[in-house]
Amino acid sequence: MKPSGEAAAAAAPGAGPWDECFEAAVQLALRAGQIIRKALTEEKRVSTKTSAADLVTETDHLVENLIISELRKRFPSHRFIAEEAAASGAKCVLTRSPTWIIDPIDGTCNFVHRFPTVAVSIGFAVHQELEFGVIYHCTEERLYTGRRGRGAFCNSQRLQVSRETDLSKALVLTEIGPKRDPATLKLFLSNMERLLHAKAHGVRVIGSSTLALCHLASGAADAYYQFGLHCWDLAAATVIIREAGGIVMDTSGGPLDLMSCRVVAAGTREMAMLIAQALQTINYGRDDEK
Ligand SMILES: O=P(O)(O)OC(CO)CO
Ligand SMILES: [Mg+2]
Ligand SMILES: [Mg+2]
Repeated sequence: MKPSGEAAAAAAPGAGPWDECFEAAVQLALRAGQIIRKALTEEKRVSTKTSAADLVTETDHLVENLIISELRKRFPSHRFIAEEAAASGAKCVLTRSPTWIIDPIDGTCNFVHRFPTVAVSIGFAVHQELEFGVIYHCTEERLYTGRRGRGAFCNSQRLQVSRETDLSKALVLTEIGPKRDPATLKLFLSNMERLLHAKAHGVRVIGSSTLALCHLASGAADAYYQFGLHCWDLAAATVIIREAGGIVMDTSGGPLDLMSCRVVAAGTREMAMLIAQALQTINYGRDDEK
C-alpha cells in the first residue's frame, strides 16, 4: 500500500499535542521524497564536505530549504537543526523549545550513484525529548513513523524489533562514517572483525543510517552501531526504534546522547550491550561542539 498522511494518522489514533506537527512532517517527507525520486536518475552537481566521501548535491539543499521554509511558515516559533545548515556553520543546539531535526537526504552517496536506498528524515523534540520521527524511503515509498507512546509503523503496518539476544545469531548493520584516514579505517575494520569473530551472521553497510535503523525497527536486523553519524541521522530513527520495542544507547553502554556522534541500537538490551562491549571507540567529536 502506498503511504499517505491519512494512513499514518489512522495508524495512531487519538489526538495529541503535536498531531499537527506530525501531519506536517508526513506531508513534507512525502513531498521531498517525490523530488528526490525524480532527481535520482538526473545529472547532479556533487560537492564534498568534511571528506572526499562526505557528499552533498543541490537536491540536498533544495529539499532542506523546502522542508524548513514550509515548517517555519506554519510554526514560526520552532527551532531547526538540519544537516546542510550545520555544514554551512549553523550551531546544533538542542534547547527546550520545539525543535525539528532534519536530514534532507540520508544516503547522499547512494543518491549520487543512483543506488536506490535513500531517505528523508524528520525528527521532532520538545523539552529535549524526542516526540516523533518520520523517515521516508524515497524509492520504495515506505513511510516509517514513530510517535512517543503511540507505536511505530511502516505505512500502516506496526513495527516490532527482533528479540534476539545471541550475537552469534545476529545480523548487524553499520555505516562507515565520513573519516577515511588510515587510523580510523583500521578501527572501523577492526570493530567489524570483532563482531565477525564473535560469529555474527553478517555485518552490512547499506549507505543510509536512517534506513538501516528502520530495518532494525522492522525486525529485519538485530543490531546497529556507528561512529560518525549525526543527530539528524539519529533523531527520527530513535523514536521509531523505541516505539518498536528496541533499545538505542551510547556505545559506552550508557544512555543515548543525541549529540555524541555515536550509537548502538538493538532489539534487546542484551544484544546492545554485547555490541557495545565489542567496540573500540572512534572519536568524531560532538555535533554541539562544532
Ligand atoms: O547521506 P548522509 O545524510 O550524509 O548520511 C550518511 C551518514 O552520516 C549515511 O547515512
Ligand atoms: Mg543527508
Ligand atoms: Mg544522514
